[in-house]
Amino acid sequence: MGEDRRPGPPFFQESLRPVTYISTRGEAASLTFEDVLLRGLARDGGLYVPEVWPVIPPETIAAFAGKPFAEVAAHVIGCFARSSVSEDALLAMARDAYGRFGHPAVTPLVQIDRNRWVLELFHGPTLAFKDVAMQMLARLMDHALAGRNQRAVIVGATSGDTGGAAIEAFRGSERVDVVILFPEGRVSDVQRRMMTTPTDANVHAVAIEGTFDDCQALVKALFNDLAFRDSINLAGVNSINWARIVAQVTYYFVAGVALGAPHRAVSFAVPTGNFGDILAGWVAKRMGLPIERLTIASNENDILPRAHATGVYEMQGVVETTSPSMDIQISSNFERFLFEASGRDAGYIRGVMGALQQGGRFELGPCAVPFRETFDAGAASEADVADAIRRTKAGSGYLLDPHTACGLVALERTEAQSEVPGIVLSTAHPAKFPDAMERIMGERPGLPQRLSSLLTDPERFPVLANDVVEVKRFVAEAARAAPEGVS
Ligand SMILES: Cc1ncc(COP(=O)(O)O)c(C=O)c1O
Ligand SMILES: N[C@@H](CCOP(=O)(O)O)C(=O)O
Repeated sequence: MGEDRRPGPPFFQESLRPVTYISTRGEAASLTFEDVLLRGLARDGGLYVPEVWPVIPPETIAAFAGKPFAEVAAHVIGCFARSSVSEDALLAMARDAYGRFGHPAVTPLVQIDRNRWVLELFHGPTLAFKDVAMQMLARLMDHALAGRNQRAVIVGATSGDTGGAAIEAFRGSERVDVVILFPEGRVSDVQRRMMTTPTDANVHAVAIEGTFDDCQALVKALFNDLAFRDSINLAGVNSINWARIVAQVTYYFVAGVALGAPHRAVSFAVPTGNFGDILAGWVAKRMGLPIERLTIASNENDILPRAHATGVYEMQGVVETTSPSMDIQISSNFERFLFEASGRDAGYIRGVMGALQQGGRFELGPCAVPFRETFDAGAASEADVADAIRRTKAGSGYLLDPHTACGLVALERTEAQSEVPGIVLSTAHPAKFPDAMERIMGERPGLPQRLSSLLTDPERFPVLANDVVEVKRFVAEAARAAPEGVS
C-alpha cells in the first residue's frame, strides 16, 4: 500500500506514515483518524479529508479476488485508519459487522443484462446500503470511546435510511446516545418504523417539521455551536463523518475485482443524495481502482445533474418522490470533491459555501470542468423510475427499488459504446418502499420474516419545529438522561 503524493518518495516508503486529516475550510486543526471519527464536522464548519491519498497497488487489488468482504474492508479502511486502530482489530470488527449480513458475499452482484449488473448493498439489518458503513462505524466508535473512557452523543439527520441504520447499529450501546432527526411525513412507513419502534433507552428518533435539508442544517448548527458540542461530546454518523465514506469504499473494490479489475475497467452508476456514496467511488478510483465512468444518478431533485450541465449549483425547492432518501438539495459531500477539484483551495470553499447559505446558489467556476471530466450525471423523472422498474422486472425478472431505478436510468443515459461492465449500486431493498412499489407494480414486496412485527410494534417519537433551540433542548435532555459512570 502506498500514498499518492506527487512528487514524492516511492509509495512503499510512505506506507507506514499515518494519514492525518485536514478541513476543507482550512481553519481547523489537523486531526488523526480517531479524532475525525469522533468529531464529525470540523470546528470551522468544513469536512475532513486525508492530507494524502493512499494508493493500493494493482497486484494488491488483484489479490482481493476471492477474499471475504471483511478482509478487503479491513485492508481498505486500514489505509486510512492506521494511526488509530490496528489491522487485526479492524479485521475482528469487520468480521463481526459483516457476519450480521444476510448474504455470504455481503454485497453480491446480480447480472440483469448482457453487460449490466446490480450491486446489492441491502443485505444488512435495515435493508439499505447505510448498514455497510454504519455497522463498522459503531464498532470503530465504541473501540475509540472505550480507549478514552468517554461517552458521546450522536446527532444525525436522515432522509430515511441513515437514521434506521444508525439506530440499529448503536441501540443498547453503553457509550453512545443517538438522536436522529427525520423530516416529518417524508420518509416511508417502513423507514420511519425502523427508527421509532426500537425501545432501547439510548436511541431517539425525532420528526422535524421540515425537509431533510432542514434536518441536516440543524445538525450542522449544533456542531457549529462549539460550546454546546463540547458540553455533550457531540459526534456525527452522517457522511460528513469521514469514516462513513471510507467504509463505503470497500464495495467498489469488491465489485470491481469480481468483474475483472484491475485488469479491466468497470463503470458505476450511483443513486445520489448527499454525494457520500459516489464520493466513496471517486475515492476508490483515486486509490487505484480502474473506474471508467462514475455516474451521478438523481431523481427529480436534480440539483447535481443541473450543476453538471450548467456550472451553477442552485437550489429550487425539494419535491417529494418515490425515492425519498434522495429528496435532497444540499449534497454535503460535494464540498469534499470541490476542495480537491479547486486544488485544495479552502478560500474558494468558504466562498461558495457562504454563497450557498446566503443566496441558495453558487457558480462552480474553475471546478465546472473537473466536475464534468470526473463524473457523468443523469436525472430520472417519476415516470422514468416506474418504467425502469417495470421493464427490468419484465426483462430479467429482477425487482429494482425506486432509488436503484434512478441509477439504472442514469446509467442507460450516460453509457458509452464500450464493453466496460456497468454496475448500478442498489442502495435499498424494494420492501422498504411498499406504497411506491404497489403503485408501480400492483403489489407490495414482503419484508423478511425477521421484521414481521415492524409494522405493528408501537412507535415513539416527538415532533419538533424546525428550530435549533428546541432541538438543542431535546438533545441536551437525552444526554443528561444518559447513565453515569463513563465521563
Ligand atoms: C436508498 C438510498 N439511495 C441513495 C441514497 C443517496 O446516497 P448519498 O446520500 O450517499 O448520495 C440514499 C441516502 O443517502 C439512500 O438512502
Ligand atoms: N439519504 C440519506 C441522507 C443522509 O445521508 P448521509 O449519507 O449523509 O447519512 C438518508 O437516508 O438518511
